[in-house]
Amino acid sequence: MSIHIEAKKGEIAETVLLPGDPLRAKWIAETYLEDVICYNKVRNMFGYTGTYRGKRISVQGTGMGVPSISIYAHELITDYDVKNLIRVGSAGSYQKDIKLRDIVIAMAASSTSGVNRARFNGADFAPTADFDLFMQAVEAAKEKGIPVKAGNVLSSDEFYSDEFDFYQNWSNFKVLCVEMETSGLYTIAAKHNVNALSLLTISDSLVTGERTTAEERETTFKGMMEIALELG
Ligand SMILES: O=P(O)(O)O[C@H]1O[C@H](CO)[C@@H](O)[C@H]1O
Ligand SMILES: O=c1cc[nH]c(=O)[nH]1
Repeated sequence: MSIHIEAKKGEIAETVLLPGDPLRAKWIAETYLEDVICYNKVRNMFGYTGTYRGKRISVQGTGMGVPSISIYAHELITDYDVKNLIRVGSAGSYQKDIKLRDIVIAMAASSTSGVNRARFNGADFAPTADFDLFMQAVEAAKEKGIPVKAGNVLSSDEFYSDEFDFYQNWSNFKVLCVEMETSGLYTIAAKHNVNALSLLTISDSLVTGERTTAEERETTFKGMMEIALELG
């Protein structure tokens, strides 16, 4: 048992899917996993372990933002020996050719978070995806005929920005979309020498203003889940 996860040692698999939304974790477990146990209800941040096509896999909600995912990633790695951490998140598009429900694989994560500046005495650290998980995801997507895009994403500390066209500068530098956790996840995984990858489904567009509902974000991003379940 760790501070934020009440699982017993051995109850969490080596590979864990990480949605921000704990109800998306519940939906993934109920939809895809067999022989499921719920190992965590602390703070209602649900965690489950089951099997997918015979392979043992867990799914753990992380909450929103770099501090929250950093806590769960740290405890999963140091208290439960997790080796593969795969975020399955939603994101807002920064590019006109990245549409609602497109899937983006985060090769790297820029960030407005101050955490790494503090950690590296003002220098920039470049949080990057694990190469093997990245290649596995590309292969799995190809086999399933699911189109994916890949590139730099922004992990923002703000969901609601004060500036209307805040996204434009990131967009000009080929950042594909915005979410709130990947830079933290990639940094914590690197620190502990384990593997991390973020798969993101576009839930809204900063370019067109279109958006999906909360329920759609919870239960309909299936292509991303089907790729993620093959990894590790
Ligand atoms: O859908 P999740 O995984 O929570 O990800 C995105 O959605 C939340 C904001 O609505 C942030 O956590 C952001 O990163
Ligand atoms: O962090 C996020 C997630 C989805 N959409 C956004 O605009 N921001």
